Amino acid sequence: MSRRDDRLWRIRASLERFHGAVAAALGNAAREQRGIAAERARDMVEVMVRGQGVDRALADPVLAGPLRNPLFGPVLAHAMADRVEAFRDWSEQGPDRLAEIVGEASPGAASQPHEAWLGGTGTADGSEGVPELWRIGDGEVPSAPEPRRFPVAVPLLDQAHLHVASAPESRATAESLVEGLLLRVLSHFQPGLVQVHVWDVGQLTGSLPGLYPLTRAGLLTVHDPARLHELLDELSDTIRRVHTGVLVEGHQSIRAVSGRRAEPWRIAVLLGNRQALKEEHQQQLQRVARNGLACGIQLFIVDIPITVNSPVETVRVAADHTATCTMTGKHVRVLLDPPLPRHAVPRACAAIAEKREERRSRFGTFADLLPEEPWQERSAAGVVAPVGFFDGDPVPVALGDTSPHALIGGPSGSGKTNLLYAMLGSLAARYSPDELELYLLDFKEGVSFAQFAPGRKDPSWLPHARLVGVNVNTDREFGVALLRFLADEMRRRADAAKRHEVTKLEQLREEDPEGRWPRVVAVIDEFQYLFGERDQVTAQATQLLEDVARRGRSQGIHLVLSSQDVAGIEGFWGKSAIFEQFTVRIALPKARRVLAEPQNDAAVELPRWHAVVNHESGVRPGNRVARVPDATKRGTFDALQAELHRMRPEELPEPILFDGSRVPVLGGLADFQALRPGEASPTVLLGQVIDVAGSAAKVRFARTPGRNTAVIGSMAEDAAGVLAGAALSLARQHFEGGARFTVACLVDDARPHADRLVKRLRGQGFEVAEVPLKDFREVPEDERRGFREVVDEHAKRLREINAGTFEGDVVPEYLVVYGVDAAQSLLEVKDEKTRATGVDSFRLLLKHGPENRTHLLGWWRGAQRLKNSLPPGVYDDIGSWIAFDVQGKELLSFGPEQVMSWSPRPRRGLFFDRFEHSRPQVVIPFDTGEES
Ligand SMILES: Nc1ncnc2c1ncn2[C@@H]1O[C@H](COP(=O)(O)OP(=O)(O)OP(=O)(O)O)[C@@H](O)[C@H]1O
Repeated sequence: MSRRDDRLWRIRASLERFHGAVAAALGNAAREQRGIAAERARDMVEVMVRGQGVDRALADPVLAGPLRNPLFGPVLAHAMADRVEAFRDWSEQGPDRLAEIVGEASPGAASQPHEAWLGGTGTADGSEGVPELWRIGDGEVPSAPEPRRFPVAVPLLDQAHLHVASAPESRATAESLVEGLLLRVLSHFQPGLVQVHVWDVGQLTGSLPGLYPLTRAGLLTVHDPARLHELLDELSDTIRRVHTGVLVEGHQSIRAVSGRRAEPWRIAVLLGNRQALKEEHQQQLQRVARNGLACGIQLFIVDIPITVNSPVETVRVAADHTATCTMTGKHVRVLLDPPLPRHAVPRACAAIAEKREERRSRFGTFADLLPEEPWQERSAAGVVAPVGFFDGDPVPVALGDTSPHALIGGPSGSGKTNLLYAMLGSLAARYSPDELELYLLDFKEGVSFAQFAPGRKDPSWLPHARLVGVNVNTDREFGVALLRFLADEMRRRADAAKRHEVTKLEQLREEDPEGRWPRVVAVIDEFQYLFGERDQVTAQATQLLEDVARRGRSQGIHLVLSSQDVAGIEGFWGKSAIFEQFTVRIALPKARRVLAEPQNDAAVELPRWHAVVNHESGVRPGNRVARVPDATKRGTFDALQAELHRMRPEELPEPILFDGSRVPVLGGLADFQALRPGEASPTVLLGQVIDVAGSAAKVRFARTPGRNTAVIGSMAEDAAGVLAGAALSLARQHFEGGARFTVACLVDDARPHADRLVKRLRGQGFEVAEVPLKDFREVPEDERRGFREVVDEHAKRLREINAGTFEGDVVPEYLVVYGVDAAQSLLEVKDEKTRATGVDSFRLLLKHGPENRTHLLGWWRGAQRLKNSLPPGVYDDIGSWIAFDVQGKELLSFGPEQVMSWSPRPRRGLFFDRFEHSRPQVVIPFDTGEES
């Protein structure tokens, strides 16, 4: 071979080797690439299979071919094994667990098949809870290896609104869903506890036709398509009313109020056409949605695009009639329950309506106002109690921080007293005496509040009553005394709150759990008397009323004022600071001005024994009409009181009773009973002042000038009551024989009184000198001992004491003189020897007596006559006085300017002690005759 050939061969060979190597390399590369491609394909299939879920992937036409390829067999097998593993827990327990949960959360009609309940009427009243979930169908997880069904239920009432979105093909299914849920709810609760409103943008009638029989019982209202705003207004009004009238005990929602549901649920079904509502409606709907759940307002919104920031359960019904809902998420397909049988729905609604009517016509009695168990409620944030019924549903009255005070009006005979009994009974049965105290004042003549205090026939009393005032009509001061007491209590509470660094009673109760801080409700019936005159009493009453009305709310002090004609009460309407606080208005038939007239004339049309209860200062949307049960006939309030009286804590004292027609008995008075012998400066009791404690009018007989007492007036009886009360109270403060009494009866009218007093004092072991005006006995002139002589003797003794020449003990001496003025001419006569008059002696006795323990208790039959006994213009020696039938202006010389406004009235005196008082007080003289 030539070298050339050889080289060629080598080149070829080498090329071949190269080609071989290249081919080998290329072959390797291709194999490698095929391998990688297959792996990549497997990965991609796995991603797709796992991404879509095994069953979707198997059904996917794109994947059908590849998945038949044996290459991907292991991928599918692996994914299926993993799926089974992943679902194991769910497959084994999930559906059963869900069924169990739904079963528990959805008792009765809330989840059972319609055969079990449709056509019957519910008995649940909310007191034993409300189903948490309401069934809509069955769910399945299509991607689960072995799809098992489980019940699907949605949260409703008080928890979430319902939003249903359908496709045009499935709208009927959506409506069936709504109808089914409505019937579950309607059939679960007592008829009346669920009310339905329907608004359909497209039609006036025709939506949810099966429900129409509910209309006649007022349980279904179909709203005009053009008037959505009216429905929304109505719902907003309800929300407001519930806030002011029901949610007063600090409850956040009606559901939190224990016992029977206080307000029905109102379900508003809004059927739309997938177009947005007008902006203003949208906004109003959002507000209703936001605040409605707490107030029992439930929205079912169908095919209306809406965003609401409150809990909403959304159910989407697809064109194939299956659904998804937010409760179960997108992976669960919901097979909605089939529609209820078409004819059964109206029949069921008719049965509900009928039962409702029956309930409505059954009249709510006083017993129906009462809770099953007394004294279970707490009053920390307020008190609330039904006073009547509307359509068989209780209508509550609430007093709390937001509705502090109530005004009740209605002409005579319209049932105010009865309403007060219903209210007080309802409250007293719910709150224990530690939670609620009552102060009850009745200005009416008659004894309508006497029932609350122990009486002769019925010794029971209302344990909550701390004060009962009856027949107060002339003693308007007692109304002022009550208001002053409340104002003081308010201040005491405010001080305690301040110490605990809080502002309200509710917080104070939290900070001071051991303290006793009941709510105080003060009722004043016929309160117009309080403002009856243009005088000092009205001025004080107005000022105190304003104080309590404005600041009572946060200290738990509530006023309930009632009157037959509130319209003309200037003291009430004259100050906005007063009447604006009376947000609770209760109008009986034909009441004037209680409600915000003329817009709100609901009281005009009101039937007998009904009332409009309004917690919004009487504006129309706040009206709730209530039929008030008879609470005064036998077996109603009296029976309740007897029961509560038996339950009362043993240590609870009886209420204080103030009876304007009763004469206070000296011996029965706590202030009298508290007197003990041995006092250096004895206290004289002159009568009973008109105050809440029933205390006595007192004067201290200290050894200081001026400590004499005058009674001014023409009536012996009034004067005798005062003088005897004074003398007997003094006697009680001395040991037997430790004081000397001189009783001078100078006018015949007073004789029996004076005799009785003398007997009484002697009976207690005291030395009593009886002195006539003149001594007519057949005795020598210089031994005669009439009033003049006694006065001269006392004057002489006092002169000697002052001169230091008196020998003997200075024993307390009390001169009780009936009709001092009758002795005036006798006293004016000059002594033939000394040229001194008895008047001088008398004035000396007044002037120097008290410091030497000699005090005068004298009755003068007129103010001028008293002046005649005293040095001209100098009246200081009469330090205290009590005047009866004397006009105020005549008393001006003896007391402050306020005496001017005094107009005398029977059996009442005006009392002033210049050492103790800045203003005079009205006093009721004692009955001392009953004393033993
Ligand atoms: N809801 C009622 N059901 C039955 N009877 C009632 C009802 N309310 C009041 N009555 C009766 O009507 C009468 C008058 O009622 P009540 O005394 O409550 O009226 P009032 O407005 O307080 O009248 P007055 O101011 O004249 O006392 C009473 O005999 C009472 O028993």
